[in-house]
Amino acid sequence: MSGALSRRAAAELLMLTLDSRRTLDEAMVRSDSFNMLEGSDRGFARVMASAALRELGRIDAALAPLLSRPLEATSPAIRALLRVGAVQLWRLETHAHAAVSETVEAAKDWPDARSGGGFLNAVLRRAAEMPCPLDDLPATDIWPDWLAARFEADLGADAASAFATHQLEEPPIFLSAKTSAEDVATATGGEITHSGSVRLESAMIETLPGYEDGDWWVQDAAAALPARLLDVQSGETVIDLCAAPGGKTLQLAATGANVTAVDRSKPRLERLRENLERTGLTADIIAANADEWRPQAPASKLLLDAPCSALGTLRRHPEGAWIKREAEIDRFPTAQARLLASAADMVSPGGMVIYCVCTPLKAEGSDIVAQAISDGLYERITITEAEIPGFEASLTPEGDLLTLPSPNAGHDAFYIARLKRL
Ligand SMILES: C[S@@+](CC[C@H](N)C(=O)[O-])C[C@H]1O[C@@H](n2cnc3c(N)ncnc32)[C@H](O)[C@@H]1O
Repeated sequence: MSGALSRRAAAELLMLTLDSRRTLDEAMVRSDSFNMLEGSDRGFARVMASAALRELGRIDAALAPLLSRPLEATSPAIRALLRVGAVQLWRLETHAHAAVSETVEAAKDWPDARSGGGFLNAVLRRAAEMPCPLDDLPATDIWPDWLAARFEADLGADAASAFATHQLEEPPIFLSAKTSAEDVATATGGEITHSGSVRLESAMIETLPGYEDGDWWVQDAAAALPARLLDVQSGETVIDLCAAPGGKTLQLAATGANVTAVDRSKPRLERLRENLERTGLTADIIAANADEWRPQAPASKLLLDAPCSALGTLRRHPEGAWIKREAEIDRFPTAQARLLASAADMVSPGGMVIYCVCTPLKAEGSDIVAQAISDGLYERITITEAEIPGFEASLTPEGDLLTLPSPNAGHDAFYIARLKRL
């Protein structure tokens, strides 16, 4: 019986993400079926949902020829159960009999799905008889067509395909150390990367040594680069603009600098406050719209981690490819350009600004910086190979960074530029 319940929970997680456009983390909090489960059933439900989201476009494309009507024309519950069944059969190596029978059983006990049980059974039986079709489809098919086209246009076909291939792997965990990466690596059993982060292949974060004491925080290896490139010294005044939940604030505060962390989201600032408390670090926290807020005196350094489509983090949050709409993504550049212009009002002439976004789309990265430079606000301070051990291949011809993941480097895709206020 618990087998059917875990399939139903996985299907409910898919409905909450894909139909209600919530993140998988939010879905796990909200799903009643999922929250009734414990132990391995709960773990398996999460694995099914996240594996289906990781490869959704390919699963849907492979299901299409088996269906008598388009997948979108099926009811949400049946659609979700088809995906849950297919990912078990084609990716998770679940025993075929269990994958089909437990998924069909889930439909029988679920009023929203009951009437489609016969259809589900027929499709999954056919899916069980065929070899896994997923790897025969292009890697970029994992995304909606419009998104694959955007990545191909901006990155080129080969890099877009490599980016998709990396999304298929579970990401590692990276930690940033408050003081000593060596000590954190020893305590957690992690490995120090060339760029100074501590890498673990998997872990229960809150049970790792040093969590309670605030010796480290979770931060992607590429996300740790912008604060390092600002090269802040103890006692220096620095503004962290768009700071919450504070990964970069912690890095800046750990140098001994006087950090002002600005964000307009009070709930996210609350998380920043908790992160500072856990690590014993300090910063001035300001809840304000950065388009309007200005410091009493200009700072010499500023980090702007602008709001963005976050498409560089799809490996960690694959559902992002499906819950974001193209029109929403197209609204970011206007806000990003405004924030980079506002940043120019907050630093003194000659001051340094880091602009970064966790997306590889040019419209949110290099285009924003190119415009601000041509508007006469900034000039570029090129980043050098010596400053970015492990990320040398990410240097762009202009001297910015675009950290596309490469084999065995499980980091996010960030765009980072370093600028001088004119
Ligand atoms: C990419 S996140 C920042 C992540 C953060 N720097 C870190 O390292 O943890 C972008 C942030 O920008 C904030 N934001 C968006 N528009 C803003 C604005 N006009 N003024 C201030 N904050 C803004 C959002 O609330 C969000 O917390």
